Amino acid sequence: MKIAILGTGNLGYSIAIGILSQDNFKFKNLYLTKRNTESLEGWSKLPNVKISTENKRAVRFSDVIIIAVQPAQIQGVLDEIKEVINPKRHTVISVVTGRKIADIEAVLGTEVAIVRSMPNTAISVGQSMTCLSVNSRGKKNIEFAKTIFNSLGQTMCIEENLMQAATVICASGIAFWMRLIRATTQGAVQLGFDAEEAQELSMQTALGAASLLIKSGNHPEQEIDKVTTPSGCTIEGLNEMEHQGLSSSLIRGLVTSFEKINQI
Ligand SMILES: NC(=O)C1=CN([C@@H]2O[C@H](COP(=O)(O)OP(=O)(O)OC[C@H]3O[C@@H](n4cnc5c(N)ncnc54)[C@H](O)[C@@H]3O)[C@@H](O)[C@H]2O)C=CC1
Ligand SMILES: O=C(O)[C@@H]1CCC=N1
Repeated sequence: MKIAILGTGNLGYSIAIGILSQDNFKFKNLYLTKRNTESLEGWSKLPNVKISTENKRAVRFSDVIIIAVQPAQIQGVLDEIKEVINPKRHTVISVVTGRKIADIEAVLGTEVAIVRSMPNTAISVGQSMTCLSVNSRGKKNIEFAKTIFNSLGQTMCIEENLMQAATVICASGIAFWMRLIRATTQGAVQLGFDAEEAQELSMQTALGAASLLIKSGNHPEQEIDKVTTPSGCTIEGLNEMEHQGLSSSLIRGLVTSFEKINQI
């Protein structure tokens, strides 16, 4: 498999690191494009990585094309590559926020296999939650996309009309969880830990909480019940957080992000 990433910015870069770090599937070449390739120069020393500003060349050279440019830039990229897209050969995977499969089909045609995907930046460490939707032609090629993204975390195939919601929960979600971990760290510093120790305590506790749910399949409240000693300190803190609107503010933030994404 030869893979091209058109637009190697924050997310494209994370995907590239993830692909290079995994050994679950073999790829022959990784072709990375960017308008200014200076920040990628170090990568050109790797034997199976090519760096370029030329999208058409990258497409000609590859089987799977991952488009990772900003929403306002995708139309230009599609117009540029459409003449070199071969429906018999290429699978096009877009990670672009808010751009529908139909928008891509309108330029490339319905006979091209198109996968709309929404990973997050944890893809660089093989821990992305990636949601996928496909057009009718793409149903045959979905396994390609699953092979790539399953090697870089977990995947879920969803109806395209849920893609915006998935973006908020999983892609923006990385920022939301970072802020929760950061706030816990600040609390730990206030309670006497130095900053480095405080962050280690926060990170490992967050990882432990998620791992408990993943391994046990339990509902969060079942795990909370195990921690909240009657008249103890946990329930006292938890109730104060809820009085201050913890769940409510999170849900409101998610809904506000969703309202914004529908305008992008
Ligand atoms: N950053 C994130 O966590 C996530 C981003 N996304 C979506 O992924 C897309 C990319 O986001 P970021 O990586 O954050 O943006 P970015 O701005 O960091 O990266 C875009 C890259 O595309 C390059 N580019 C622009 N026009 C180009 C062209 N014509 N040919 C080749 N390269 C070109 C730019 O030089 C830049 O490096 C966006 O649509 C975003 O909504 C989706 C999920 C998560
Ligand atoms: O903030 C944004 O608009 C993009 C989509 C999800 C992550 N970054």
